[in-house]
Amino acid sequence: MFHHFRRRFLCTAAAAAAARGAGPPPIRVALTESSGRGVFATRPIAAGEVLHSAQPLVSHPSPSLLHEVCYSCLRRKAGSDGDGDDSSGSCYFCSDACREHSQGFHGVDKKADWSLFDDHCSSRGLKYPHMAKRLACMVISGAVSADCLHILQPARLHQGTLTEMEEEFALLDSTFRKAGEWYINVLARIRINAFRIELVASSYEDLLSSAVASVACDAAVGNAVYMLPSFYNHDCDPNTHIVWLASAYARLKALRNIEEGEELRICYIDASMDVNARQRILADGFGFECRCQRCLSGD
Ligand SMILES: C[S@@+](CC[C@H](N)C(=O)[O-])C[C@H]1O[C@@H](n2cnc3c(N)ncnc32)[C@H](O)[C@@H]1O
Repeated sequence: MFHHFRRRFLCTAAAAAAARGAGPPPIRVALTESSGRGVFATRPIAAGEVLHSAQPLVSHPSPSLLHEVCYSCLRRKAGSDGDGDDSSGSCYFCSDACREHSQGFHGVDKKADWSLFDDHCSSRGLKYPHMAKRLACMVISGAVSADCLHILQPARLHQGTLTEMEEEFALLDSTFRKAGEWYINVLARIRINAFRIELVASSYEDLLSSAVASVACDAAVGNAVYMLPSFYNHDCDPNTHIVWLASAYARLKALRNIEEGEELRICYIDASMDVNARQRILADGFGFECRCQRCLSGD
């Protein structure tokens, strides 16, 4: 009883401290017993508390939304706001800050003829190569170093996937005239760590259009890779989730009260599926056999 009261008090105090923006995020990255590195709570955390936020390392709008979603932060264009279109009409910027932030790599992007690469991706419905292409432009412009994703875990790749990636790299290579294994290494990291970004509707109109979008087309505004959020392992009954409000700026939130030392886990997939479907998607898409409590109990 006292323990319960003390935990509630600590959670409330911690939530108040977090709301004041006091102190570093209450998390640390450490080795788990069976899932590589993971994220752990360094103090009790209250349900609903925002643990930390994160800016993407690299992001890209969904190809069909290049004129609707900001090239840099993935914010959706407001109904009447058409001023941010790039002069060549190839993309949209929501603000001068986003345009300035992207100036260097957008310049590199614009100089190359991406038609073959883009056609290849659109005919196969590929999204992640666009992020590798964005990263290549960022590296060339000097915005990031070529090994900036190196610390993230790469996906286990099948021979078929490798062959597909080599095909894509040939197109990227012929565009940039640069050789190397860089593309495959980068894409392997993007595959395992990318988030599909669905913005939370912020108005009634947004709510209506997203309801339509979820039927008519992809509800995601784009994809992004982050540093710290990439260390969160998966759980089919997660205690943490990642949310986006109006842009790719992410917030990690506790879904329930969490004890100090507990591992923080998010759900990578639609958790409403049955155990066999979840196991299949996690094995095929992410290359691991989920050993979370829910899967182990067969639920
Ligand atoms: C986004 S990374 C998470 C961080 C990763 N553990 C690391 O060391 O960088 C995803 C990888 O973590 C491991 N992983 C995540 N959740 C898991 C789970 N529930 N069971 C087993 N392995 C898991 C898998 O190797 C998966 O490919």
